[in-house]
Amino acid sequence: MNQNEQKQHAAQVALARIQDHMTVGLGTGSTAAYFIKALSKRVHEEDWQLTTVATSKESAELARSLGLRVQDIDDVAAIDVTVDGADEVDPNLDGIKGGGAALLFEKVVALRSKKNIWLVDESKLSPRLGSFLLPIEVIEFGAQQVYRTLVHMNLHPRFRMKNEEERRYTDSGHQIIDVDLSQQNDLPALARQLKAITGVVEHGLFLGICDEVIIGSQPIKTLTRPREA
Ligand SMILES: O=C(CO)[C@H](O)[C@H](O)COP(=O)(O)O
Repeated sequence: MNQNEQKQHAAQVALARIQDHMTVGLGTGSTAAYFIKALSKRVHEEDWQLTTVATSKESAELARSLGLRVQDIDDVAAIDVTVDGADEVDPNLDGIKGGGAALLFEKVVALRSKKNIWLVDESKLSPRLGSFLLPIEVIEFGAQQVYRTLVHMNLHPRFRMKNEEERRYTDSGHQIIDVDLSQQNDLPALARQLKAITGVVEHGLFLGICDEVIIGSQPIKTLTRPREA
């Protein structure tokens, strides 16, 4: 199975975790899009009363175009489960997200969800996080100053570009600086350091957030986080 087939396969398997009347968080990216399409089909076939919350304008538009009910996160009492993709996942179910520049909304939704499921193809699995550049979302004002701080932290930053001249902006009007984790040994400490930089809004390290990873290989594989006692 190629990567897209694995993403589609994982999306199909994730449907078994969804029930009528749930509030479902919708991730962003190509894998999340496969899930949104599969979910809308199931909702129409079964005549489910489902509510969704989207993690980007792109996913909200796709979901609405397919007839799903999309609510503002502030208008739902709870999110039962969020299904998203990921850029890199390690054996502890920690991961890097934000390749699609939606990390801020993705983290807001994930942290308000009772359960988080990531759908990946095998290429996203890694024994140690760091092959994918870590996205850091920064406000525009003083972005160059934050960039300098990241240089001093030995993170080899680079602004994400939309094209040769223009920087990439997120749905919230922020910029993205991608950094290199290959020299970093203590990711929880780095996550704390990054959050403490004024001007940084969020980073794409999702540590201790994901409950289940569905790998769309044939046969399907899943990784689950052991429940804390
Ligand atoms: O974090 C994300 C968007 O911000 C995506 O989940 C991640 O980039 C994976 O994307 P894809 O499913 O297209 O491989």
